[in-house]
Amino acid sequence: MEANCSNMTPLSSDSAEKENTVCIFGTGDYGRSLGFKMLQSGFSVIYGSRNPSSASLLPKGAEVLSHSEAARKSQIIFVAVQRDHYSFVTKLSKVLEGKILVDVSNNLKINQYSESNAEYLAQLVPDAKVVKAFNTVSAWALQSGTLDASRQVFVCSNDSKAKHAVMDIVRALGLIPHDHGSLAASKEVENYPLQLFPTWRLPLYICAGLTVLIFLYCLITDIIYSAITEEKDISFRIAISIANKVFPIVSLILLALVYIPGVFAAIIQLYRGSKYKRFPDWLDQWMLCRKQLGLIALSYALLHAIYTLVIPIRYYVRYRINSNIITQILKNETRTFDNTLAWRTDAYIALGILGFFFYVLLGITSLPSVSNAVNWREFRFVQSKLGYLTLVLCTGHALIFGWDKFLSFSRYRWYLPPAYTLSLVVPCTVLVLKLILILPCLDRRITKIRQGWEKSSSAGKEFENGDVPLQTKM
Ligand SMILES: NC(=O)C1=CN([C@@H]2O[C@H](COP(=O)(O)OP(=O)(O)OC[C@H]3O[C@@H](n4cnc5c(N)ncnc54)[C@H](OP(=O)(O)O)[C@@H]3O)[C@@H](O)[C@H]2O)C=CC1
Ligand SMILES: [Cu+2]
Repeated sequence: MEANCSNMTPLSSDSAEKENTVCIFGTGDYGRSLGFKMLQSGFSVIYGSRNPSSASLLPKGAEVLSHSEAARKSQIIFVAVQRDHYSFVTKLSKVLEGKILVDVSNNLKINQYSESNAEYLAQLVPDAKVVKAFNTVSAWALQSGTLDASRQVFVCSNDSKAKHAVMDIVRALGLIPHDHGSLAASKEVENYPLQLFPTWRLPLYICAGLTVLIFLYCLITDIIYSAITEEKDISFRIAISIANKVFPIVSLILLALVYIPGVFAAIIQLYRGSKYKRFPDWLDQWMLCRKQLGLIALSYALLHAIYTLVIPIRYYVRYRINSNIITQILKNETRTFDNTLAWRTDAYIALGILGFFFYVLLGITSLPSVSNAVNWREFRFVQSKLGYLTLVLCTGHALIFGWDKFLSFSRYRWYLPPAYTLSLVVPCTVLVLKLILILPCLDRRITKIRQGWEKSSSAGKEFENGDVPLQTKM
């Protein structure tokens, strides 16, 4: 069928109706949902079933016939049957000759079979034109119409006309087709819905690892230390005090981890004197998960803000304030106002608020709807310049919070430095390296390299842009 289905409306004439007819093999969950959506979009639907007389719960207006009768009535046939049952199509090979067979199937595991389901179907009926599509859209989404998260339909086939006919149907259903090339790509398309947050895996592992490590560190230096050396049980601090140490520390480290790969990339390019060479794989991987790292860092910063807001209503804090006042009354003394301390606490809170504000701004600008509304330069400005500003503000917040505590040896428990110092190592390293890299002499060189300039290592000759056609990765 070469009819353009993109502006499908229910047609009245017989021939047009035939062109507008699709066949669906299988009256299961998916077949029914797909048929329902097709009928809604103005197609005529004919089901092919093993038992046409006993098929039930089918959408109103659909016809049910045997497989071969149904296949005869349409040029496009959707196979909404599990792969294990595909063998029934071999008996229909005559009637399926030259027809478009759409494979919508999914598997239970990644790489479950040696060949993809669509390639298997193509082997069973070599004279049909097999197209892989729709496997990323669930039956529930088709039926309920809540297609926001899964509007994208990956389509691939060895027959270009067949592929475009299916892509037209995809559009007619209000979905977005993505051409994924030939049927060789069908394995990838079939694996896609089975992947669980693929780009989030590494950032989540890093975040979980850091959270556990910092939590254990705080547990040892606060609670276990007090229990053993002072015989004091302060385990209640786990719920809020320790949590409110872990979240900001991990958040700041993760934020710094977003900016390290850019610094490493600049150092590597400076060293090689070229941008036309691939970065090591680990650096590529790291660069690809910067957005996810940043969003996790933001969520931890948000938790830190919420935990900080509840401090005044904590029983422990109110008890401490009251007992301090009573002690002063009993001793008949008044503590003098410490101007430096007032400045320090206000400055640290102010930096925290500003840092959090820019953190949120960064998060918002990384949303596709917002980043699509700005051009590439604006996006780079926000993510890089404002990103570094956020890092500076948050590092300043932690530095002023800690002040000179790291100098006082009494705060080292079992020779372990106070927890806040852990949050500063990576951000300070990134900021120092960045400061070095923006020195005019280095900055000029990096800018030149990124514009295509190259230092030839062999003869010490310098090539201009375009002289050496190598792979570009950034
Ligand atoms: N459910 C979902 O959300 C999604 C499903 N898919 C894919 O759609 C396909 C169908 O899934 P679903 O509808 O959930 O599965 P079901 O098991 O609900 O239905 C499959 C249908 O296949 C037919 N069938 C069963 N056994 C045979 C057989 N031996 N020979 C011929 N036909 C048979 C039956 O229809 P009849 O009795 O009329 O012959 C049955 O209703 C699968 O490949 C699945 O991976 C893809 C994306 C999402
Ligand atoms: Cu803070």
